[in-house]
Amino acid sequence: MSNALRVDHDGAVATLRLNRPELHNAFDAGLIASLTATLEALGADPAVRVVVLAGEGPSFSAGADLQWMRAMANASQEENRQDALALARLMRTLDELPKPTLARVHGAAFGGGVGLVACCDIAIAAEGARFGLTESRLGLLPAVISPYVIAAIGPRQARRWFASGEHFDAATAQRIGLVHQVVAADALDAAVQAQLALLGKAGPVATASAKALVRDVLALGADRDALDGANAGLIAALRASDEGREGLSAFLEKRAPRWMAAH
Ligand SMILES: C/C=C/C(=O)SCCNC(=O)CCNC(=O)[C@H](O)C(C)(C)COP(=O)(O)OP(=O)(O)OC[C@H]1O[C@@H](n2cnc3c(N)ncnc32)[C@H](O)[C@@H]1OP(=O)(O)O
Repeated sequence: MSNALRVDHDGAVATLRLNRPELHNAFDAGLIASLTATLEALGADPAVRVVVLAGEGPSFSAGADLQWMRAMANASQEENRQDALALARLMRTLDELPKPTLARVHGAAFGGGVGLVACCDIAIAAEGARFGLTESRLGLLPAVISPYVIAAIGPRQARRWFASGEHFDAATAQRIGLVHQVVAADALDAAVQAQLALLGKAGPVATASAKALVRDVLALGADRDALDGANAGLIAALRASDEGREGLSAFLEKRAPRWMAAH
């Protein structure tokens, strides 16, 4: 793993910290590759139940490294396409990680940094956090991150923020659905811990399946037969699973559930 990424483990919680603080954690090809590989490894590690994404220094992430982007303008179209596909793979890996993810957002979250926030299941921001889908101001577009941002804030909001590239504050990020909670900067870690404690009460298989459920519902959309079939199959499997049996028994026996690992 490169120095630009740090991973800390605290019990079943893995915290990934982008670590290019002098550049507000802007990411280049190396950091994108390292983030993707680390997420894939955490996703497959049965000892990890939850992944927190955070930034070292003054910001969460200022998005793509603009020095790198400018240099790429001289590369071939195919190299640029492969580069963009690597970012797409990062976003998808985070979005589809088979365990809950939480973004801890402070300082700046711009461009691809907003994409990372949108790909996490839960996002908590500090009051002073600043956001922007600034690509249009740079003559670019938030194309690769668009599926995740549009899923988070909806098409109407996306049209405004994609077009104008305006900056917005944490209260606006909460209002449009990009973050779930905004707290004072000195309460950010406590709010993250409180959310982690809540996630710890839920069944690991159920929480891992929850995001797949949302994704399938959106993907299958109007095909209600396919959707009903997929959801019925999911519920049938969960009911008969060790976790489903334990969750129901624990409730009926008035005790706390004893969850097993998700894998
Ligand atoms: C598909 C994805 C596309 C994208 O993600 S496009 C990129 C979208 N991102 C942005 O538009 C953010 C650009 N950055 C900024 O607007 C500002 O910066 C900040 C709000 C993040 C911070 O402002 P302040 O506190 O005034 O600091 P500072 O002096 O502007 O930045 C400190 C150093 O950080 C470098 N830096 C900031 N963001 C990036 C970046 N995204 N790529 C490369 N470098 C960046 C600066 O240039 C500077 O560097 P030096 O100290 O050498 O002058």
